[in-house]
Amino acid sequence: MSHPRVDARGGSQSDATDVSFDERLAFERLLGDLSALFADLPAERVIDEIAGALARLIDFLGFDRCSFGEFIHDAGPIEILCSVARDGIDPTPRGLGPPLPWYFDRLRAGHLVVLPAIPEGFPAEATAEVAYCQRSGLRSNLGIPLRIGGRVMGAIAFSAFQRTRAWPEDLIVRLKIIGEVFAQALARSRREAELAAALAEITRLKESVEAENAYLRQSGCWRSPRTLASRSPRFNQVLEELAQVAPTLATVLLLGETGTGKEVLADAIHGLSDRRHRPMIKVNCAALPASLIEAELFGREKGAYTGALARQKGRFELADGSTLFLDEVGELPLELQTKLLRVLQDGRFERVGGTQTIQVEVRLIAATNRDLPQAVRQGAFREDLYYRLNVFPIQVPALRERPEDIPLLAWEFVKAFSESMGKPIEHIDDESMVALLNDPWPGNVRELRNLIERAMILTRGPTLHLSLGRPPALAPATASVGTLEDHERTHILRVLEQTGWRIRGTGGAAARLGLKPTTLESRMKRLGLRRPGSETA
Ligand SMILES: Nc1ncnc2c1ncn2[C@@H]1O[C@H](COP(=O)(O)OP(=O)(O)OP(=O)(O)O)[C@@H](O)[C@H]1O
Repeated sequence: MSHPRVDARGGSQSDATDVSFDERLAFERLLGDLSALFADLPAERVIDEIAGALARLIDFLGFDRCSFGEFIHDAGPIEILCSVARDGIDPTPRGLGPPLPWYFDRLRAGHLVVLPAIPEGFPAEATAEVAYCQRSGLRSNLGIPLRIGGRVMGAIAFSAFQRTRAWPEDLIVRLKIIGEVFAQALARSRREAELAAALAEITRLKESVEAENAYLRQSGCWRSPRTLASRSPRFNQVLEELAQVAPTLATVLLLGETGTGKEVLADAIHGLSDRRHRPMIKVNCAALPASLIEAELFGREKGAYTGALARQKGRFELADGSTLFLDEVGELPLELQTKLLRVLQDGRFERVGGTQTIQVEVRLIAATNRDLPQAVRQGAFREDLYYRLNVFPIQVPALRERPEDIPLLAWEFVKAFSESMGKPIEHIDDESMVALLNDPWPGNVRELRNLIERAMILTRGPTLHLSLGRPPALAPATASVGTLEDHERTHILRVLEQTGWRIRGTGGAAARLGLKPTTLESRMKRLGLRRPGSETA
């Protein structure tokens, strides 16, 4: 081997080839040490250790500067990852390498660039390189391309400023080997970093799925959208509006009395949207005190308040890319209305006790039984938030405004409870059905469902007897009076139920109502009244 001799102080003595056996052995040992060091180096230490190794090499071999860089991509520039130099010489700055197109193109193409006595060896087009050497005083340089798996990933360069020097073949071979050891270590650290990033992403997804599952466990199981059937023209109009808005991302505001089925409709909207494969996240704004509802909606950082032992994602984060259902939005405290408004405007918020801004993309469905315009007038609800929510309002009718659906819903609940309780019911007695049709239902569908459940528990035989337990005429104070047509529909329906939907003949509905059967039929058609189970009136 014929590398330059190096004295104990690290100075280059000559380009001579008469190197002692001990020196050669010492160099081989240095290369062996470096190879061993890089064999299983933790990823985060690779660059620092390469810098340390370059310092040892320039000391040992008497160069003035040594730099290691990586091509950003196949055709891209080189990025200097580390560079060390003797005192008085500037290391090559980290970051993008100097603009030396001829030099770096040769390296990127996999060619060695051996320049023992600059400016000798530069072709005519290497003007930038010649100027660079004049400026910096570079006298001699060796550039070695470094390959990993056949691809040139970077280069290592050794430079001399104090004097020109030879680059013997066997020295180049050894420097190339050590350069490739560095390159391998770097590639491995990159793979480890990619793996760590992939693992972090898997952990993030896992946490998010776990949070979703925890939410679903806690909120009861995910209900698939039920088929909503109705005989009521009013409710069918609602279903039509719902089908129109569901596939859009528009905010929907469901308005209606308690128990009218707003949550059921929110489920249906989500179920008809492209987001149905993700769970719809729900929050009841009236269920928690203001201090907790903020953390529930927006999440909290660990230690945000006493008892916040761990970081927790809020419902907005859980609903990212899906739908959030804000039930009883009219009860949201004023201070949180401002924060909600900001999320609706630009999708941004901070967790409680946090400073990092979180960005989400959430489709919102809100519901309330409160008169929001009145709440705005009273200063209890922000006007700007009301307009943000009121993009697509749907007024859900009270049950007494859709009496045609009372038998339908009653039978739906009977069937469901029959199955779960194992009690087959074949009839609902006539009196009970009439009572159902006459009731004002202040608690709406929920009340009807509860009534049927109670009756099912008490009933023994195949016929269900219902007891409403309150005077049917006692309409709730808030109930709307209803139109003349509503009353006509309810009355005809009641008689039809009493006659088992028999229109003609003595004791038939037409006779009882004092109408001709054909008149009754056309009126039924106009009012959208059809016998349950038939498609025609
Ligand atoms: N179309 C329907 N079919 C079957 N069940 C229904 C229907 N509509 C409502 N329900 C039932 O009635 C009950 C009340 O419905 P829901 O919770 O959706 O009403 P809400 O308007 O959201 O009530 P609140 O304003 O009190 O939150 C629930 O048990 C629901 O399953």
